[in-house]
Amino acid sequence: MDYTDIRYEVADRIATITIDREKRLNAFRGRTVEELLHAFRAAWADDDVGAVIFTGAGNKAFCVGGDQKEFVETGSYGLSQNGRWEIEDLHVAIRSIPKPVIAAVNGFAIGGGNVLAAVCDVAIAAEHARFGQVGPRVGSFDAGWGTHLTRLIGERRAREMWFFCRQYTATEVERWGLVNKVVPGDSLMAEATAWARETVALSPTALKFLKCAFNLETGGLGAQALFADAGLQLYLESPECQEGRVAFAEKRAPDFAARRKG
Ligand SMILES: CC(C)(COP(=O)(O)OP(=O)(O)OC[C@H]1O[C@@H](n2cnc3c(N)ncnc32)[C@H](O)[C@@H]1OP(=O)(O)O)[C@@H](O)C(=O)NCCC(=O)NCCSC(=O)CCC(=O)c1ccccc1C(=O)O
Repeated sequence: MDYTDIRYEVADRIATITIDREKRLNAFRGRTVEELLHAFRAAWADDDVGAVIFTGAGNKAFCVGGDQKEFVETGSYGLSQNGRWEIEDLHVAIRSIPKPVIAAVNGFAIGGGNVLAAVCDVAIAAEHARFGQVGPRVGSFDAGWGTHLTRLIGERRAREMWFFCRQYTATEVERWGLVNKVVPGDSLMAEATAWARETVALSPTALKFLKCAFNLETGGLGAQALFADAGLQLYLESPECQEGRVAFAEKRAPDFAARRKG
């Protein structure tokens, strides 16, 4: 897929996904969401990628949510090539990719942009970043992953964010637990890269199972299926599993006797 709205780069086992719509403060439209989904899936499929940094172009905004101008001009956020508006699929993909996703919040994280940062595994913010929900002011709401804020910052603050549509500084939301660390803007990407380097040196299978396990609480049967699949992939590589397949091909009864343990 040719990307027009995002950039996708891989270096040193780290994929960096950048929303590249600086003139609209990295607001997303249908095409942006489709490309982001494609890029996260590419990072998922690439065994050489151990972590993802998610950021926005320029130094003013991470992402300010849905492209309101596109909506006013065309009556929708603009459909993707496949005809679907896939923002929920994108949230699920960021949650599900079995590798740490680090949000590098380089400015405004507003509306759907705040939600995108919130669904990442960890978030590092530039000192000048600003956070907030604006849906009830501009005619939108995310009653899905938008309410995940409750788990990160508690119910009082999550409701405050949604019900009052204020903006909050990076330092404030760091205190609340919405971001892990605040750094000067000019060292944001260096800091995010250092975090990514640290995690790509760790056991990928341990990280995969941990992310799957964290997701069990929030992801329902879909998360359980991913957890089960991670286990299945290990089982598929085991001599026990191979005995089942080989026995089938050789038209004999499988002999699991040597594998009985635990
Ligand atoms: C972020 C601001 C507070 C920044 O203010 P300021 O520094 O003064 O800059 P501006 O001059 O306002 O902006 C510069 C430039 O960018 C354009 N722009 C800003 N925001 C957007 C936007 N969202 N879409 C399109 N363009 C934008 C702005 O017009 C300027 O352009 P010029 O050509 O220079 O005039 C401030 O910009 C601000 O408040 N922005 C609006 C934020 C907003 O309303 N975001 C949308 C929230 S709703 C949302 O995100 C939908 C989520 C969603 O889609 C969804 C999610 C989950 C389930 C379902 C859905 C769903 O289907 O809706």
